[in-house]
Amino acid sequence: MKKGKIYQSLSGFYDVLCDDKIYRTRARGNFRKKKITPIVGDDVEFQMTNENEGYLLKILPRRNSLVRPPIANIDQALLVTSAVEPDFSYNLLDRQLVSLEINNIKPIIYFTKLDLLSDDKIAYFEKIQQDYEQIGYQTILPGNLSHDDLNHLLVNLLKDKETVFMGQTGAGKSTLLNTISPGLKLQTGEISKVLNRGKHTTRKVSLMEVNGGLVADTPGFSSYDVLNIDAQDLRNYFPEFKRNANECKFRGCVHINEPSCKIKQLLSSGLIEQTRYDNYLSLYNIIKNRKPIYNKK
Ligand SMILES: Nc1nc2c(ncn2[C@@H]2O[C@H](COP(=O)(O)OP(=O)(O)OP(=O)(O)O)[C@@H](O)[C@H]2O)c(=O)[nH]1
Ligand SMILES: [Zn+2]
Repeated sequence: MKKGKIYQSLSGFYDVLCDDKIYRTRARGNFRKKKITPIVGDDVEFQMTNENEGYLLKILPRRNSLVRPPIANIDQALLVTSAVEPDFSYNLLDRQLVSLEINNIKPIIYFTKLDLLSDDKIAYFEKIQQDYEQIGYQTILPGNLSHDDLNHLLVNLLKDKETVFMGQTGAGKSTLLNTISPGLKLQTGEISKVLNRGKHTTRKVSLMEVNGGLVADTPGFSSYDVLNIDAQDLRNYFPEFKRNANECKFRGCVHINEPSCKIKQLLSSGLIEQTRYDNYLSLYNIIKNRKPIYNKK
């Protein structure tokens, strides 16, 4: 029996890295019976039947996992967020942040394509950056850093971590990875060649070694992760709401219609951003109004 980590999954095969070697495995029927689907990032136990083929015995407990993109045991997510082409969306960013907060994965917001903007528009993004820093999120606006500082930052950021690169199609995930690690030669707009196993469709997620850590480039998403929480718990995934909620009059305050709500006071004095509050309300209503099937895990 060997232990390793799933690097990629492709047509029913799972490529597992163990002692610097890749082993091709399959999942046995007992996984299907138990409705367990192995995903990239899973730590597994496996056995080889011959040199070329083996099977998975067990998936070790996951620290966390995401559905879109399907990946497990992640330390942090780099949210590649473009200013234009595709246009910046507060709603999309907040939705991604909530999804990561629910899964207990640290987000880092990385802005791209500011080089395509005029100076007044750049100021607008500097304000966005400040707002999210204020909430407590790490943000990176590459144009404000020297080449060396940016490199240094990215090396330290990825080292010894498992990082997932997320963002809309065309936001610049592969371009950024190529900048960090030119040896990868990722085709922009197309998911990578990893471990020389040939071409994959952009539907695939796979892990690569970059700067002493593991990175997953992921396809741009076309639909959202279902937020698997109750509406009244959403407030806990907006950090600036959570840390002030003990000053609301009511303990269970969801910051909508309750009197003496600290969050609404902070909103009117401009200390909580209107866009954050609006996105909170819209997500709250989506969760509240969805079909009961999604209500509980
Ligand atoms: N001007 C400018 N162009 C960029 C920047 N980052 C990416 N691009 C361009 O944007 C396009 C899309 O970039 P990709 O790296 O393929 O985007 P992606 O996020 O990997 O897209 P998918 O793989 O489809 O999810 C390419 O033509 C890049 O050259 C940037 O910071 N500035
Ligand atoms: Zn409140």
